[in-house]
Amino acid sequence: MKNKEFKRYTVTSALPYANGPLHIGHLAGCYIPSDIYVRYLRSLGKDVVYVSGSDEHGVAITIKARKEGVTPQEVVDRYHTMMKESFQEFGISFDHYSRTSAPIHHETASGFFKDLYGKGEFLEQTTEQYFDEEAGQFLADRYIEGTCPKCGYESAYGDQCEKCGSSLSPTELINPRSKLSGSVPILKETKHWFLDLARYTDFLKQWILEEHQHDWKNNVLGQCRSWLEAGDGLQARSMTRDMDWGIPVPVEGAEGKVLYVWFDAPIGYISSTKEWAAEKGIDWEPYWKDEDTKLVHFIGKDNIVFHCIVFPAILKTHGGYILPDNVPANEFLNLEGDKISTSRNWAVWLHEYLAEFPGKQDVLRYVLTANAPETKDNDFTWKDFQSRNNSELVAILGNFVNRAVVLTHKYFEGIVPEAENLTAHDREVMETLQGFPDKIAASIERYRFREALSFVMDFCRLGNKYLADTEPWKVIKEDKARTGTILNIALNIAANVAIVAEPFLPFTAAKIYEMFNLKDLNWTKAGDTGILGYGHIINPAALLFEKIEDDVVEAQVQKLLEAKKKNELENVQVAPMKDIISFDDFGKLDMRVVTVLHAEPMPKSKKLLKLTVETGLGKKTVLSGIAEHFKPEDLIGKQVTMLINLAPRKMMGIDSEGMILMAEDKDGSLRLLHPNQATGNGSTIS
Ligand SMILES: Nc1ncnc2c1ncn2[C@@H]1O[C@H](COP(=O)(O)OP(=O)(O)OP(=O)(O)O)[C@@H](O)[C@H]1O
Ligand SMILES: [Zn+2]
Repeated sequence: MKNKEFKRYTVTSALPYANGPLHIGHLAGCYIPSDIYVRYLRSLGKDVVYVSGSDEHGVAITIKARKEGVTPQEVVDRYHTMMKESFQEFGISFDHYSRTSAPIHHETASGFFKDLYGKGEFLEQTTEQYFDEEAGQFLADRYIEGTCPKCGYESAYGDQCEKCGSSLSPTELINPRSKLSGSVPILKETKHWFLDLARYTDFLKQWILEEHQHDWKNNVLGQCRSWLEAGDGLQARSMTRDMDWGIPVPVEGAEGKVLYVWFDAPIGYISSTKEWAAEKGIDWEPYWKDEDTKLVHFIGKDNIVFHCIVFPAILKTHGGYILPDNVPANEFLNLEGDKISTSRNWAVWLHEYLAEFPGKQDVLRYVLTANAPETKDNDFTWKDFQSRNNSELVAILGNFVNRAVVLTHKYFEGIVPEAENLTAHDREVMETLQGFPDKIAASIERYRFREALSFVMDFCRLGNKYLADTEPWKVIKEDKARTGTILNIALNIAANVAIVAEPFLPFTAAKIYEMFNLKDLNWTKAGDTGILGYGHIINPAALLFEKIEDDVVEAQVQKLLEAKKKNELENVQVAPMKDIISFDDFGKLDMRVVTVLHAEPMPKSKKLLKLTVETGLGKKTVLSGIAEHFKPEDLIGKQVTMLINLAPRKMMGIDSEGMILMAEDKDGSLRLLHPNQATGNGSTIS
């Protein structure tokens, strides 16, 4: 790919969907990588705008609102506010964070639709869509559920199977059912406007598979290739939906229809830029229309088709807009071996992390970058989080900076000593130092943030090794000047580390600058071995990272296990009703209130307790399989309920003369049934 010089940068990060809070998958997928990239660009002094916003339309939001019994507006207001605040606290440095309910967005997205409509770009088609007769509504996308025709997953959505990732059309689903009423939908005719993607195949193939074959990531090219080279070609996609939540379709005869959420969402990047520019009083257009602008979209892999195929086709047809120079999509992050899921509450939530790990934004930023799913799906585990904090951030980065600062205070009262009479070793280390920033920059520019971060850590290792090799704590005993030289070099390595670490660990970099009394350092200074000159005063060492103990991560794992258990419970079905019986059948059961007189474990049995009960008609012996649930002493003296006319059954040589009645919970736990007041033994139950 041509190494073109760009005048300015427009960087976008996927619009998070406003139906739930942010989780670590979102962060690792696109928000951290984009933030690293823009922080690096700004540090180089580039003209960059970094935009995103909440995606507030679509079926998943109306479904959520319906489930909670609130309006869709309440749902999006709640999550928009929450996401915006979490991003800010986490240091995701958007220049502007908007929302797709903003008037400017409605206007912009409508404008795009009208423009394409005017050009005759849409295929107007009347097709049969599923309609829920009970709810009186067409069932767009996720309003319909059924069995995936590709993998057999039973809860696939009308537009996509979450299990195998196939994109589907509702009519492909086997056994479709409505999410609104659970009923089987009928097919009914409705008119929609389709983007005929096949028309763009040649242009897309040329642009992506030829022009960008060397600079786009393999996972992105691979997905594009599978779309573009599919046997039946690119299918026309409907850009409208039968719904009342969203941007009304701005053409006659489209009442009751809105724009498809994936038509309007990417246009949200443009609307967000417009809002930003208006606030600053500058022109937004160069950021989207000038060939000298580099446009980069950061997303997760499920958004590739919309950013590489659909949105470029829309921009191209509209005309006058630039296309993305790159779409460095990440694969997916999993959590402790399972797919992250908002609906199953299987996630580490950003707002909870921020509350539970105050001041530790950089630890999560570090772990999610070091383990980013850049080329394949990856797994987040709390164990790995702990060990990367303790053995990398604390032991390597924190330890190095701390030693340089503490020793400078100990031997030189916090005044940067002079570097003089450099040895060959010193020069070698300085040369290595000078080479680091470019190496890190080259990785960042190729969107290899993991690799870039590993070089930052190598840089810290260089500092640690330099101190270990030169041993200033020993040299001080005979040569103060030499000790000064060593510390000067170490401090300058640390200052450089702060510059190159800033895009990744902005909170830590700020602490180091503060310790060093440095302001406005940026990448153009990186590689300079004299940032901290002789006589400069530094502040006392501040804590950069602290050890994370076992109990802290164990508590997090426990929290996840509880979420899993709760899910399992929710998924367990209540036993279905048995066949209808007659009153006579019921009348045959003789159930009574009885008192437990005596209870003891049965020898050689884990499950059985031997109970003696007073039935009002005399004593009976019952063997009950409840030893794992109750201790004998919990039962003695209690009134319980019993079926007394069950045919006796011999177990382990003893006749059991009835059955104690129990309620069995979904998780298999047992509860005794007691009368709500003391009752005479032998009282009948009917
Ligand atoms: N587990 C994940 N790993 C990597 N990227 C992810 C993950 N989950 C979501 N993303 C990305 O985050 C961005 C915003 O996601 P979006 O709000 O659309 O969430 P989503 O896919 O609906 O997630 P969820 O269903 O978990 O709420 C998208 O680009 C998406 O690809
Ligand atoms: Zn499937």
